[in-house]
Amino acid sequence: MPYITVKNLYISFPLYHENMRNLRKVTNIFLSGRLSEDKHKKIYVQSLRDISFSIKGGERVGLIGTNGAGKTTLLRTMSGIYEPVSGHLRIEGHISSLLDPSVGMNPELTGRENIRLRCYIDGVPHKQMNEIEEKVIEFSELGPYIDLPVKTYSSGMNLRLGFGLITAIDPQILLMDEWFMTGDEGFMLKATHRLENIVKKSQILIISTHSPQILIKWCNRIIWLEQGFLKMDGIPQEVLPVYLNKPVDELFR
Ligand SMILES: Nc1ncnc2c1ncn2[C@@H]1O[C@H](COP(=O)(O)OP(=O)(O)OP(=O)(O)O)[C@@H](O)[C@H]1O
Repeated sequence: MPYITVKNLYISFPLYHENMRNLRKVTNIFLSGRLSEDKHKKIYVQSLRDISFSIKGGERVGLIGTNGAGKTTLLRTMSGIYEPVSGHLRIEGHISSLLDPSVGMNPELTGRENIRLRCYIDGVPHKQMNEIEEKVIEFSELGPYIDLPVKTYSSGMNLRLGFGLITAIDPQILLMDEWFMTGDEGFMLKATHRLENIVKKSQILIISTHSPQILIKWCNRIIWLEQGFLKMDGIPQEVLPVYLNKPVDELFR
């Protein structure tokens, strides 16, 4: 059974700016203690501060919070893109992330070569590779473009290939950022249908979204981040009425 444990996690990013003195004055007012300074006077934004939680199989978690709360940082940390500055992160299970279609893709290789590369990385048995290749090509509708280097693709073509590729292999843990749900209408219809299927099959889902409809439809737990801190963690019926400032029966009819 997959699980995720996050304990006292801190993530921060160095800030580079020409006029650090002025930046210090202005940002300290607005970022309410979210900036820190090391002994060399280097300034850091504390993106996540002392975050702890555990997620077990069967949980479908909605990550919520206002802009800049730390949702994307948390997803990227769980998918291995960022290293914790301090704290622990333990993950058991195979992760697929729908965070950025180009992550893990080599722009110099063709679409087809990238499909095979991903299969090798994910340890897909050789027999299954052709099947996955066909599945991705059919979903992405790239036609002859599949044999051109990915660097020549438009952003929509990249999205189709990336999405088709990531969702071709059933994930145990699925991490999703909301922007993945933006594409042209034809793509969105296909993508939503496929997502609903893999959401049903994946054992853990974590999705960052501002959409109450998605949270209500897909999630059985909500983690609310604010200013890098974990503000509330509970079932949607408890957390969403507080977050959205709406009565529970108006949200869950
Ligand atoms: N690579 C980076 N370099 C510097 N600061 C960063 C970086 N990534 C995130 N931050 C800062 O960390 C904080 C959290 O950002 P994050 O993108 O995780 O928020 P979010 O909750 O996903 O926001 P949104 O809903 O707007 O997408 C912000 O203050 C942001 O400026």
